[in-house]
Amino acid sequence: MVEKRTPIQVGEAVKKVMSHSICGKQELVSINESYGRFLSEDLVATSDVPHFNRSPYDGFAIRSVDSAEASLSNPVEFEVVDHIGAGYVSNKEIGEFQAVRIMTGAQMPMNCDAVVMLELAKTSEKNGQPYMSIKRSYKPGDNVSFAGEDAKKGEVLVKRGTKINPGIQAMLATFGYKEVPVAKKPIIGLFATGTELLEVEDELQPGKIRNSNTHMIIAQIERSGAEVKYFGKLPDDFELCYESIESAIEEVDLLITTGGVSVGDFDYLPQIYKKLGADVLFNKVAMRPGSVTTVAHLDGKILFGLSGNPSACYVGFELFARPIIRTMLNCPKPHLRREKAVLEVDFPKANPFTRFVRSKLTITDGKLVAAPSGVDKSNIVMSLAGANSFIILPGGTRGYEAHTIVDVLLLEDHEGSEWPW
Ligand SMILES: Nc1nc2c(c(=O)[nH]1)N[C@H]1C(S)=C(S)[C@@H](COP(=O)(O)OP(=O)(O)OC[C@H]3O[C@@H](n4cnc5c(N)ncnc54)[C@H](O)[C@@H]3O)O[C@H]1N2
Ligand code: MOO
Ligand SMILES: [Mg+2]
Repeated sequence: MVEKRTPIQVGEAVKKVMSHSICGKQELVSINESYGRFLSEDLVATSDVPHFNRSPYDGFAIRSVDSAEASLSNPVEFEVVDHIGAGYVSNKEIGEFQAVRIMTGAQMPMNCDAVVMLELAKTSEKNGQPYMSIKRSYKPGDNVSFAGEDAKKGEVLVKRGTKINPGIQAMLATFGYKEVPVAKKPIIGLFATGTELLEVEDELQPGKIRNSNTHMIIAQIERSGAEVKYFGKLPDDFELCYESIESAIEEVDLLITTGGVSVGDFDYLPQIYKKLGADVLFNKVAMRPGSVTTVAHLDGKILFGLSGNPSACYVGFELFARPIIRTMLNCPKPHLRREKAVLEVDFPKANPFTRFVRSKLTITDGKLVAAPSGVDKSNIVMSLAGANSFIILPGGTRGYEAHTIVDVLLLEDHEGSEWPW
């Protein structure tokens, strides 16, 4: 008699997995390698930015008080006593009706508190000495970029757990982080099981298929921020699978297998978990695809038995493995981001279980609109290519009509959700 499995709700399954979430480690990496990594500490301003008052224009630095009487009918003339570009500091003491020719980014000379743009000054020369005149007055601070206007020393600018983007790279450089504290990438072990599997380069043979799950999951692991340790594919052979899995667990933080988790005669994962003495958290989830997703816990490590069916495998990874990985990367919102969208087309299929429809989400007239990205069956590969989201269709219905407001989970987003269920 085939074992009868009791399905649990998706949210409950995710909660069970998350209750075993593992604490991540951190490391220092060179700023040149930090793009796309996750900060393991808050990013704090180590100085004011800029740390000196500077000119935001090419022009003349003046004492604004000297410009008080300047007008169209009464130009005021300044003697230009110094000339500096960015990176230079004038050590001249600027007196009444004196100015410094200054370029964008250069430190404001002592006593000067305003900058006249080059275009608004009329230059001249008397006996080899440069002069300039202006026809309007300036207030203290006009055209000055003040110390600390960009950031104040001690300010928390970016929170721990944020993915480093190009702007954060600029900040890190600004504050002198040659080495950046980031979360260590968890090592995710991966096996693909199935006697039917061929390598990518193999010719097709009767009854055999190319192993697509491995390459899909490797990309999903990388998208989640972790590192993959791929152990290869295994035929459906109990002893070989058991030994390979048992020894691989030692080398990784989490272990993913694809295939062999259902009730088939050659689906050995359930027996392998038993022999390993792993605590099976669940082996049936009230969802489609991925109902057979099985997750077990063994000595502080989590074993993800993802379905062999490609779409089920894909969904299982995103719902159950990704949040653990993001937690190890310190993300405060480790789950897929959930939003509301308009269902673009009818979805007539009845839903006994909650369905995660691989979908294409677009912004149309300022609204999120979602449509299936292809055929909605768990053995389908092609619908995955265009998927940037899952439409969540709760179970127990006869289908959904176009224009219904539905929940969607975003696959390419960096924000995430604290808890979307
Ligand atoms: N009697 C029952 N049969 C099945 C049930 C059930 O409840 N009762 N569940 C079905 C569901 S739902 C799914 S999903 C699949 C899950 O099967 P497994 O996870 O055990 O996976 P396999 O049997 O190994 O393979 C399923 C399918 O996927 C193909 N596959 C496997 N690995 C790969 C790979 N790396 N790349 C591409 N495709 C792969 C494999 O050839 C099979 O076609 O079970 C149903 N059956
Ligand atoms: O696990 Mo199966 O994908 O529910 O179709
Ligand atoms: Mg099977």
